[in-house]
Amino acid sequence: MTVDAKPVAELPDPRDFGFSVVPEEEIPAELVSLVEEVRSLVDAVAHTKAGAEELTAAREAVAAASDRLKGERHGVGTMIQQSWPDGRVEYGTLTNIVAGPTNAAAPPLRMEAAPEGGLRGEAVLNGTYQGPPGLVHGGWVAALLDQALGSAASAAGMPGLTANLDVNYRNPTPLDAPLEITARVSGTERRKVFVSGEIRHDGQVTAEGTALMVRMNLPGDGGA
Ligand SMILES: CCCCCCCC/C=C\CCCCCCCC(=O)SCCNC(=O)CCNC(=O)[C@H](O)C(C)(C)COP(=O)(O)OP(=O)(O)OC[C@H]1O[C@@H](n2cnc3c(N)ncnc32)[C@H](O)[C@@H]1OP(=O)(O)O
Repeated sequence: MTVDAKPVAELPDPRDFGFSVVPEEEIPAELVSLVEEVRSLVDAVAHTKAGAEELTAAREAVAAASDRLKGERHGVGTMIQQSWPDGRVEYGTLTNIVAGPTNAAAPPLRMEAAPEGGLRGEAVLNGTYQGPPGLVHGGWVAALLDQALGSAASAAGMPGLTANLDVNYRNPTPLDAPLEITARVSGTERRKVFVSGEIRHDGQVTAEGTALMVRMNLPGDGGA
């Protein structure tokens, strides 16, 4: 495959495009632990057998908590800047549904540079990501892959949008079990970035995906 795309040496700074950016280290530890608590709340609500009295009390407590948080908000599109030990700086959206650190609905997935190249991450999806009994919903399997594949393109200096995603479900993906997600760039052609990746449990591939990411058209690209 031709390799003639132009990886940007340094990722574009979203601030230059009018986006707000929050450096990850500025997210209060209290918010991180609140997000974790809300994740277990969602799981508790989804599975509870509590009676009417308990449910009413819980609803009032949750409503009171929501009221406390109805102050100033980050705008939609706010980005997060993450700095990795290898010096790499990466941008993502703060509330990304798969990886957003402040999104309690995100598992979340974090991808780091893998020794063999590309990226590697781990995630455990609880019963709120359920499709078939005891298994991760296929749409979420695809979402994990989409995110991992997009991150691999971005980490290689070629952030873009998914134009095509192809997923093969090889084995059931279990809930409440450690999953390993791997992804890498397999080739480029003009603005097209070809990526591939896998989800594994206990070393066995449960799903594999390939995607075409179309690299963002940045100033200075000459439209190529
Ligand atoms: C501002 C600073 C920001 C800083 C950095 C931030 C980085 C992000 C950070 C961290 C990574 C996060 C990771 C995220 C992961 C999740 C990803 C998602 O969920 S993405 C949401 C779902 N996807 C969409 O909503 C796309 C909707 N589609 C489109 O917008 C367009 O169709 C787009 C951009 C994909 C292409 O449009 P065109 O106008 O730019 O480009 P054209 O000329 O059409 O295509 C370019 C080449 O690609 C081929 N192409 C396009 N679509 C194709 C398709 N579906 N199948 C095959 N080829 C396709 C074309 O044939 C062309 O190829 P030829 O160079 O001529 O050979």
